[in-house]
Amino acid sequence: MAPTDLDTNEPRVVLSARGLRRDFAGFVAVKSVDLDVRHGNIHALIGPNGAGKTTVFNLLTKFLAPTSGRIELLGHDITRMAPARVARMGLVRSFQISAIFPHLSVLDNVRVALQRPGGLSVQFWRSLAALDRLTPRAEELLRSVGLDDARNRLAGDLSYGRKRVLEIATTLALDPKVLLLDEPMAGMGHEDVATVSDLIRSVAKDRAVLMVEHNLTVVADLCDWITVMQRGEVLAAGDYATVSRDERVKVAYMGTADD
Ligand SMILES: Nc1ncnc2c1ncn2[C@@H]1O[C@H](COP(=O)(O)OP(=O)(O)OP(=O)(O)O)[C@@H](O)[C@H]1O
Repeated sequence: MAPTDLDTNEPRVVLSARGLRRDFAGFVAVKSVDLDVRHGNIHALIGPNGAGKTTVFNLLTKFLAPTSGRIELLGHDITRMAPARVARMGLVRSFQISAIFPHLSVLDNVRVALQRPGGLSVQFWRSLAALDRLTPRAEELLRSVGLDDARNRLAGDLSYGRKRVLEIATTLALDPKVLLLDEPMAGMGHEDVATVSDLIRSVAKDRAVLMVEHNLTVVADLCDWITVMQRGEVLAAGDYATVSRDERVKVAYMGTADD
């Protein structure tokens, strides 16, 4: 009998893809991708530009339909499911900073997030006053991410790193089982990277995190498992020590020793 997760001490797989493929007008952007994301793990998707990372994210979150292959979330086949339903089931993608409303306070940004049904629409017709009952939960969330001191500031006035923290807090409002982060450290200085790394570490204790990240120092420091993509395919997978020793990965990133 084939081994199953029950036979191992590994944390359970919460998100998996098998044979994932996406064609764009004859061009194969993603091909035969297999991926297992485990509860409690921080999993990185890395690879050179154009490797297919964003396309995989779009396929997993159902923003793109796969040409073929299968995706399972918490044991359910979500391959043909609508994005809002997948979000309600616990697969939540953090968009870039633009997901924040700059003219609302930090607290109101989280309160608005808390009343989103599937994480994808905002019911502006509800007055902010009607959101009062969400204040205690919003304050608790802000405390957990270290933004409680900024609760009354306009979100647009926060530093770049703290905007990112707020943006992650708004996705945590949906209590995701799997959180997908698209380049969470993009454009950040050292201090902000440390803050956001600590936050990702703490949120991953209770869920899985899958992130696309170009900063390999961050990946080495933060991630339990790394999937390396190149030209639409998985080139290597494993912990950082394993993939960084892989000759194919070295060539993909740095060219051959003779280059
Ligand atoms: N909508 C589309 N139509 C046609 N080709 C596409 C489309 N989306 C992506 N591609 C192509 O698919 C390939 C993979 O792109 P993708 O954006 O997934 O790569 P990536 O690894 O995220 O790259 P980067 O690190 O530069 O963001 C690229 O060659 C890209 O040009």
